[in-house]
Amino acid sequence: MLRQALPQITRRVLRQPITATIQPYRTISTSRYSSTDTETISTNSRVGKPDIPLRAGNIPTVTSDENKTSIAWPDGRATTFDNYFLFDHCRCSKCFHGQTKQRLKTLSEIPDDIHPIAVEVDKTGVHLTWSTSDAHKSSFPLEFLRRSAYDPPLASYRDDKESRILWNSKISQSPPTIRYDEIMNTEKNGQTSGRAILRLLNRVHDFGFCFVQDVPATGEQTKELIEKVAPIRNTHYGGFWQFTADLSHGDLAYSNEGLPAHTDTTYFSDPAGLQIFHMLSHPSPPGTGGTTLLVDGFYTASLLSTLYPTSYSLLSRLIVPAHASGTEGTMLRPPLSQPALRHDEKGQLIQLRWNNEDRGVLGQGWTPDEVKGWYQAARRYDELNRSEDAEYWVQLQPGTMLVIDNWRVMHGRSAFTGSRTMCGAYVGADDWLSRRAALTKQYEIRKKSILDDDWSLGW
Ligand SMILES: C[N+](C)(C)CCCC[C@H](N)C(=O)O
Ligand SMILES: O=C(O)CCC(=O)C(=O)O
Repeated sequence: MLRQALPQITRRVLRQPITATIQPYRTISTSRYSSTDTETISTNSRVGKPDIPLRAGNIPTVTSDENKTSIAWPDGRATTFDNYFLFDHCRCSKCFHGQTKQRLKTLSEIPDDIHPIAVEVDKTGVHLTWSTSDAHKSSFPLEFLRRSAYDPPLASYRDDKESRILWNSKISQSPPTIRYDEIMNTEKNGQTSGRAILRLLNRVHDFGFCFVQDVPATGEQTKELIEKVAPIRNTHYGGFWQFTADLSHGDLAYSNEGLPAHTDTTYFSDPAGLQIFHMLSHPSPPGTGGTTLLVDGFYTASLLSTLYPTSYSLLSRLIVPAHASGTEGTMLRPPLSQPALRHDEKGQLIQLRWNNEDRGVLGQGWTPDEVKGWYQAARRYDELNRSEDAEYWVQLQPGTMLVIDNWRVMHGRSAFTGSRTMCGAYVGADDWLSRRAALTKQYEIRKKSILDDDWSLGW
């Protein structure tokens, strides 16, 4: 579960590295934001009282009228569902395709005055007989009703996807790593080791990055490895790419300039989920530099929300245009710009979009105070990201592939000289998260969802 263990910040003025007392590998909530917050950001505030798991014998009391169905839970709380909602979520074979997991019933097939004519409750759930001509029957597991409650929401079930391990520069002591042969070894049935791929993806989820060691330093075998993990996403850079300082693309990555900590493809409506790098060569000497930088953007965001909640709020609210315009024939601009810090419906930080080089023209629709406030907020966040506490510098070598959650962890590099060739690929966020969820289900390595198959879908 999530623990409130934010670092004791010993200095408010961030002139010196933050002597955060945070230890790496602490599971800490990512900061929370709700659009009503103007001054302070509640971190870790949970909805309602801590959840009290249903004891087997505890059966709620259920009553219905022509509009709604109310549930009085044994722990004293009451929730209400619109009858239309319940009928719409029926999972019987007439309403829901057992194999495709898709809804069969259309909205027009739900009578406006739908309501239960009979209600039964037992430990398997709530069973309703509806006012339809065929006396349609629906059954809802009690867990589903607790988890989907919205009037009011009950303390929500935080599945393991909410827990991340925030880290600072001390991660260098033992960074998350997995070996190439673990992934490439086939299981008894000749299948690629799904368990090892799940271990890799769980580490990427938990830490925001993971190294894969002993990868043959060829583009071909790197591509083969990536494709075993998840499908490669094609972009204007191609699918699997190799790059060097030849400005073959109109982007600084194709130069020998240093690049500050950033996330990639902020100019896409859907930024790449994984950024995967593998250095193929950089003879040094004579080459110099080209060291890789990693910063946990969720760690520094949690510091920002603690030190400067107003700044956190501004970076969470004000949209920032981004673009890629340096290559002939490419004029990428997302039709809907987004804030730097984006949150899910639970107010959990879910996506960081941070790229100073690709940032467009700010301020459209902002007030003068918001322009000033955003720059103050951005400079504060930038200072946290550049702190000795946050920066993890690592010299990549041929043979070590780096998988980064591009929605969370920023990467960068120091300027370099000499001939340096990197290869890698992007993977879509939905694609790697789907792969991880499907492997989790297949191997149930992590806590199984609290609901069985038909009810744990589409949240
Ligand atoms: C990774 N590869 C070299 C192919 C492309 C790099 C793109 C860099 C771009 N400024 C961005 O942030 O998206
Ligand atoms: O060359 C590197 O090490 C990183 C380049 C980079 O930041 C990028 O491709 O986005």
